[in-house]
Amino acid sequence: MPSLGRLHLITDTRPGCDPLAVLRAALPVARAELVVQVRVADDATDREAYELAGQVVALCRPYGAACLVNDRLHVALAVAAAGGHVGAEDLPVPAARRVLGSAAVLGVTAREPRSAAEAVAAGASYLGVGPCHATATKAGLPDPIGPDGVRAVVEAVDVPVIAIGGVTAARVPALRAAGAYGVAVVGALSQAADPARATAELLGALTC
Ligand SMILES: Cc1ncc(COP(=O)(O)OP(=O)(O)O)c(N)n1
Ligand SMILES: Cc1ncsc1CCOP(=O)(O)O
Ligand SMILES: [Mg+2]
Repeated sequence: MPSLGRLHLITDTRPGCDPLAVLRAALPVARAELVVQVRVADDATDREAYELAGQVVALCRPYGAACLVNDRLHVALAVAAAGGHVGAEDLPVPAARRVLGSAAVLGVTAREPRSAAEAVAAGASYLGVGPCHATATKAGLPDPIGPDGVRAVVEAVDVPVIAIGGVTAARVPALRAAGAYGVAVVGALSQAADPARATAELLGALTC
């Protein structure tokens, strides 16, 4: 598996958002440090997910950025994405690994050390750990775990930990100090007045 990028941009497909415009701004700045996770609304059709993911794969290719698909692994396969991301309501990790194959990137959501270690044993390439901080982007999440919760997971596994939930550039140093390899963001880029500049700020915080 090629080395994983440290800045994960999750597409914001809520009404009024333009995920491809955000991606076009972020790609020339972050290049191969960018991982784009295509995440569509639950009520989006597979056709909509496929068309968005195909556009993302094409945009990422010249920059060496990776595209992953959230939840819908058949879409990941259909567009030849680098892999996918699953959580508790998606395919179990061993099944997801079987679907994607041994060479693909498989991200798995984890909140605490025990399930994190189980996910890695079952085939996770990296873990998405959070919510680290409060977020309005996704409803129904449990309480934030903070940098200490991230550290507990980092100490239990030997794969990259990607911190997610309310991540801003200002919060990156504490997450890195807790051992996070990288971060995943929705709002920090999709709600930014200047997504290229916000990308540079996140990247600077991740790589200093
Ligand atoms: C990097 C990363 N971490 C966690 C998640 C959350 O996945 P999941 O728990 O399956 O929730 P949904 O995103 O599917 O609503 C993620 N997508 N990416
Ligand atoms: C999908 C998801 N899972 C945990 S937090 C989250 C959303 C993160 O969005 P934001 O970066 O805007 O807080
Ligand atoms: Mg999911």
